[in-house]
Amino acid sequence: MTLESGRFDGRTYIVTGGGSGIGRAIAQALADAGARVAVAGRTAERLDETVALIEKAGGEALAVPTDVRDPEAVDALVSAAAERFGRLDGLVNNAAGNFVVPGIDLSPGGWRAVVDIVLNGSYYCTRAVARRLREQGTGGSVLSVIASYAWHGHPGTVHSAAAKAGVLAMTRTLAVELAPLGIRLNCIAPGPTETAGAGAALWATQEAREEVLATVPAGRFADPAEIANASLFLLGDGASYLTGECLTVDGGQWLGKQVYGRTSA
Ligand SMILES: CCCCCCCCCCC/C=C/C(=O)SCCNC(=O)CCNC(=O)[C@H](O)C(C)(C)COP(=O)(O)OP(=O)(O)OC[C@H]1O[C@@H](n2cnc3c(N)ncnc32)[C@H](O)[C@@H]1OP(=O)(O)O
Ligand SMILES: NC(=O)C1=CN([C@@H]2O[C@H](COP(=O)(O)OP(=O)(O)OC[C@H]3O[C@@H](n4cnc5c(N)ncnc54)[C@H](OP(=O)(O)O)[C@@H]3O)[C@@H](O)[C@H]2O)C=CC1
Repeated sequence: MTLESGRFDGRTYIVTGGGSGIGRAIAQALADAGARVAVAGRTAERLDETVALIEKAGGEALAVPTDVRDPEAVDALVSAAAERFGRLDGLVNNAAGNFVVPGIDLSPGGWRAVVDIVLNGSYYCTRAVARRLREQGTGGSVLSVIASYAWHGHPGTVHSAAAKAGVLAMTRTLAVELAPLGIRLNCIAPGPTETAGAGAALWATQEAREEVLATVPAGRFADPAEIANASLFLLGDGASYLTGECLTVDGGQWLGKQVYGRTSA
């Protein structure tokens, strides 16, 4: 049960990367709060698992296997969700790819893979959903999951940091363009969050995990449900005048990077 329980009754959202981690948690939280959810990702089995979890809890969901790098597949995703549920109310751009590599050693293919998923995929999804909302004349809301290194950068993540920064710029630009249509766009920047995907991509060894943990003033990783709760606030009517913003939910991680190294008074 979430703080937003019942506030999404009759609404429909698409969640990309909804087959795992944070995306699954957001999809489940939306469904718990009354929304119908279409989950998209490349792996059908993971999407089916999310749908089964939501249905078991009494909710309604649809799995639409989709590679967000393909704009035609994204258009088909939006049509499938609108056809099944009759309308759309918003989108969560959560799909991502990541791996740690020094920028100087990254191949053009590696750069393209991450930028295509994170930046191009978020744009294709946002464009397709915004067109549908304009057609419906209903307004709606789009949330993109980024990371604080979009503004402070981080060694080893040049592809992802650049792509997430692009998503933030896209959000701010379209927030202004689409405000007259009643469409709000915001970002959320989670700190280190306990998911299998991020664990494998970013802190695959115990040593790396401890290094990351040492940077978090709150002293722990986030639970995906904590990111989902904040996401529902941004997607829902409680944030009805909030657009073009980014909410950082990171246990103080990025503020904790003090120049002189002190983490306590
Ligand atoms: C040191 C960092 C610590 C940071 C601590 C802060 C923590 C908080 C902030 C965290 C923010 C963000 C977190 C996340 O995004 S977590 C999400 C992680 N989840 C995933 O990555 C799942 C999906 N991932 C994938 O599908 C793949 O990893 C991939 C992105 C590679 C895409 O898959 P695809 O099948 O399309 O790609 P290919 O395998 O064909 O590879 C494409 C090119 O990429 C090159 N590549 C792939 N892996 C690596 C690697 N490990 N190192 C270098 N290069 C790699 C590959 O060679 C291909 O390029 P070429 O064609 O040129 O060979
Ligand atoms: N966990 C963390 O510490 C943090 C995560 N984030 C962000 O949170 C979001 C979720 O990450 P997290 O849950 O940790 O990791 P996951 O690896 O679990 O999530 C990534 C999801 O994206 C999907 N995906 C990847 N490529 C594509 C594609 N081409 N088309 C469609 N879907 C795709 C994956 O499914 P499939 O492979 O089946 O396609 C997977 O479900 C990401 O945007 C990430 O950058 C931000 C800050 C911190």
